[in-house]
Amino acid sequence: MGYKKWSVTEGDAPGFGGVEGIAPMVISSVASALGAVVGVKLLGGLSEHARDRRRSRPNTPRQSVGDAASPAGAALPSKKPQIFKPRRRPRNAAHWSPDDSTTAVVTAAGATRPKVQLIANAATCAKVVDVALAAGAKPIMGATTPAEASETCDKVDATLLNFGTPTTEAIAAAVASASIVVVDPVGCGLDARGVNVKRWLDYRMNGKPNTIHTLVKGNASEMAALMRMYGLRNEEMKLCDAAGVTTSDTAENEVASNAAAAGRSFSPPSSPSKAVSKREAAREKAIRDEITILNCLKTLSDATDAYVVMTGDVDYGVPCAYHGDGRPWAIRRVLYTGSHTTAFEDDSCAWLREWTGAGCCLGGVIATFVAAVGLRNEGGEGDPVRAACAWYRRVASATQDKGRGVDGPASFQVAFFDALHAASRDSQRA
Ligand SMILES: Nc1ncnc2c1ncn2[C@@H]1O[C@H](COP(=O)(O)OP(=O)(O)O)[C@@H](O)[C@H]1O
Ligand SMILES: Cc1ncsc1CCOP(=O)(O)O
Repeated sequence: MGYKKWSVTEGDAPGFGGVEGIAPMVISSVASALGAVVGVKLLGGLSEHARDRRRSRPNTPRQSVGDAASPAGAALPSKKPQIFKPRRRPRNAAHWSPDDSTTAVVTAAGATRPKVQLIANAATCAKVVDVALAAGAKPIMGATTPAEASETCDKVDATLLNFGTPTTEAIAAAVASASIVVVDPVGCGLDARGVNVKRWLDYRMNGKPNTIHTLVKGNASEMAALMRMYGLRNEEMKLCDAAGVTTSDTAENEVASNAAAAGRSFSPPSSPSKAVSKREAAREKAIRDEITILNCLKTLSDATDAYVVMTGDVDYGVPCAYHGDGRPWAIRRVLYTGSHTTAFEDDSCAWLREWTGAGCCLGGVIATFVAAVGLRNEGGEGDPVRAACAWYRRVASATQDKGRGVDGPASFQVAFFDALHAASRDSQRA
């Protein structure tokens, strides 16, 4: 890869300009000017899970899979990935403006109605197809056999490959030569499945022409598991520590989290100066953790030659140099303070953690947006992957805030699907 790791300085913090908020750029600069405090509980629940797993098996040797350069899986095709004609723009691609790349990508997806093959898992496939549809895709779920999956690859703009249920193994092999694949390595923490995922990624990477593009999207545990599979133990440990640390457990931060979860604002602290310095410390640490995480993901991106996205309380993206503008990003919480007021801007949505499939559905949106404008984005106008993550959480947050009869995970999903559909249609009309 032609680009280097980042140095750990705030000015260079790769995600720092990447705040996506309710009014992202404005909030970002206001927050910086007023002394922003980055959200303090990074990837809490997910990484807790990962840490619990590690604690429960402290002496278990970490197994690294052997060289899978020659795929042992009989199901993988013996041929090298075939060379696809590069497509600068998918058919009927709408022009997208550099001014608001998220809106522009959403608009492009609705206008082009890209065809997306969704190889989903049994637990969440119905939700994924509906969310992809709402995001603008013409989804195709027809891949019931490897032959069908392979044939469908040639007819679609992108394929989503979710490893969530073992029935996908033979089908996964059948799409190993597809031009754009968004991989969701659900369950790769299981050694058996992790070996399959790695073998698939290795096959895809080895000798691939530069018209083939892979994106790997997962939560913190899945990314850590993949690092283990690749023998990146150092990165795995660093990622777990950085993603799992609760930078502060102060009551105030608890209030902030709870208020965000309930969609309320919270009261200013009684002693602003003390609180500000605490926040400064939390902010510094959060930035250091963020850079650690991005560097770990960069190592994984180099190992897989894939665009790597880690989702959770904060979403992180590390493109290859030839994807989008090649810039890593993070979409995270922002707290900011000014004189004696404290405000809390947050695109997080606690309801996203309360039902199965929030991550799988995001995979459907990423695949749709990438299918619409291309992962390579040769024009360099914006990044469809980042746009997908930003849009998804922005709509989720708005659904929660507006309290459209949301009483629990089931009613949230109904309101959220409606809101995604409406947001996509709105951007068509704008
Ligand atoms: N703790 C959290 N707080 C707010 N939003 C979250 C949290 N965890 C995940 N999300 C959001 O939910 C979406 C799905 O991510 P994630 O939950 O990590 O996937 P998965 O379901 O695969 O574990 C992401 O867009 C992320 O923004
Ligand atoms: C629980 C489960 N088991 C196999 S696939 C699956 C769904 C995972 O969904 P998500 O990662 O989006 O929560």
